[in-house]
Amino acid sequence: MTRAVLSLGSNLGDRLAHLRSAVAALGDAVLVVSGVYETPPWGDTDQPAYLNAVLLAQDPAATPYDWLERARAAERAAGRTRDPQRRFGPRTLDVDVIAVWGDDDEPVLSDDPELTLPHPRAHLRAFVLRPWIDIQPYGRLPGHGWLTDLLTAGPVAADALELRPRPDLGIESTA
Ligand SMILES: Nc1ncnc2c1ncn2[C@@H]1O[C@H](COP(=O)(O)OP(=O)(O)OP(=O)(O)O)[C@@H](O)[C@H]1O
Ligand SMILES: Nc1nc2c(c(=O)[nH]1)N=C(CO)CN2
Repeated sequence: MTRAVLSLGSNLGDRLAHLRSAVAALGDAVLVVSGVYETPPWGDTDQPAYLNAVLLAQDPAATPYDWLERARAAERAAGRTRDPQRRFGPRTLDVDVIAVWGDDDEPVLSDDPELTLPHPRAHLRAFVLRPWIDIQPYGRLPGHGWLTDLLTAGPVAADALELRPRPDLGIESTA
């Protein structure tokens, strides 16, 4: 399996350092990283604002489960802390596998609870769609359509207005 879109989010501790550590942990597989956005908490609103970004990664040898394992390893490397009792609660680093494409460029579809593809809530999250559009303006979320259509429809469009680009926060560098 070759390409994956991963989302990064942090709202505890040094948020930018956590996003950077995820990019560093993914190493050479990373093709391009979006800008960083400051985003109001989604799903559980009683928590600090997040920094979010999205990246595109490629590795000819990686299976979909390898991407999940790399996402978890990146979370561990950032010393992931979270309250297991709070479903959408605060965390040092969350790395989600948003979508994966195979050698044939076809999207991988999965309803395994361990790895559901595409990510089952990606289409509802302006904090995923907006950074993703930065790096793939003509991108599509498999099963849902154009990113731009998803971002400009319904409640997601309202959320998108609340995102704040943070061009002052560069993520590519691990320095
Ligand atoms: N596409 C996916 N990306 C990441 N984890 C997934 C995916 N599909 C299923 N999972 C499973 O979801 C479980 C919970 O993941 P996690 O703790 O990141 O959820 P969450 O951050 O609370 O919620 P959300 O996934 O909505 O961001 C993980 O154990 C993982 O196996
Ligand atoms: N803005 C924003 N809100 C969230 C985020 C996130 O990354 N950004 N992640 C969550 C984890 O499920 C829950 N809520």
